[in-house]
Amino acid sequence: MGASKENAIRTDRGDTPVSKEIVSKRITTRDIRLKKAGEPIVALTAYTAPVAKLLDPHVDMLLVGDSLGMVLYGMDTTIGVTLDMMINHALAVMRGSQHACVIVDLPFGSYQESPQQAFRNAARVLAESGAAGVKLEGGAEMAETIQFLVSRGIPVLGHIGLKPQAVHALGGFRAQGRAESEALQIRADAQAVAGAGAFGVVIEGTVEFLASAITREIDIPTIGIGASPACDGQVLVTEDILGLFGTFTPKFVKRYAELAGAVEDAAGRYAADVRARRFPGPEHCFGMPKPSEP
Ligand SMILES: Nc1nc(=O)c2c([nH]1)NC[C@@H]1CN(c3ccc(C(=O)N[C@@H](CCC(=O)O)C(=O)O)cc3)CN21
Ligand SMILES: CC(C)C(=O)C(=O)O
Ligand SMILES: [Mg+2]
Repeated sequence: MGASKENAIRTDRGDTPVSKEIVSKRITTRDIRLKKAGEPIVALTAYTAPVAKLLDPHVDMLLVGDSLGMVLYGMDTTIGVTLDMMINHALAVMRGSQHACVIVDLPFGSYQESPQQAFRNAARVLAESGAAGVKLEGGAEMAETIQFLVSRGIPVLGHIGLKPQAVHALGGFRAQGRAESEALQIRADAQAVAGAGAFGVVIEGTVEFLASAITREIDIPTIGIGASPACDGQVLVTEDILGLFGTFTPKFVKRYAELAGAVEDAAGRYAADVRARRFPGPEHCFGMPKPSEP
């Protein structure tokens, strides 16, 4: 059989049938970069194909965050997340989306050792998942690594302020930038990340005035989480806004749904139906005679 053209679609520029992948136009890291001081950048985390599919029409960026270690796998921190976990979830999110720019967290231990280690692992993420770029935590100390990746074709999103992968060094998940010395360091981190060529930077868990000042001071978009309304964009963990993560709720989370209750209710009603033999009914069975048939 010849190659089927049934899945091919035509462009508006001519009659050459091309694959859906070539035509579908995702938001690029360059588009994100150009949103500095424009329309706010909307980002959410996604870890799976079905959730990515639901979020994709609404967001500019889907972040495959290493928070998945805590949200999906029940870990206490993100320290134990592996590169293979990130690649598998990134592939799922790519399969479930067609519009958003998909960015993947490099997990703890996969990039801190050297620019070479970071390139090797970031290249695996891009090659094996098809995602557009990576995010890595760190400021001035990661500038050389960011420059190494960017100069070799790997778009990088920075991440400064509260760096969850440094939880043991920070002494917990605590807001950053209150002390003057801390504020100066975070300001310098922002400048270093921007200077190294990152297309944007996440500012997490940082006092508002500082996140706002940094947004004015650097020429790449800032994406806040527990930062400032002045940031060029915002990101949150999807399960947090849906009420699906019950372990803790950071102050910076706004709840847009309470899905945990809906899940508990559905599970409870299903359990009661099974125990009462109300489920499955004839409509859920194959080849069972209808009650009216002999
Ligand atoms: N579900 C989820 N949401 C997140 O936002 C998130 C993760 N997981 N995992 C990775 C990091 C960890 N994050 C966290 C975790 C805890 C707090 C928290 O409990 N903060 C308290 C105390 C703040 C302080 O003492 O300064 C708060 O009230 O917000 C904040 C951010 C943010 N990230
Ligand atoms: C919340 C974002 C910024 C993140 O790094 C994550 O989800 O892991
Ligand atoms: Mg992360």
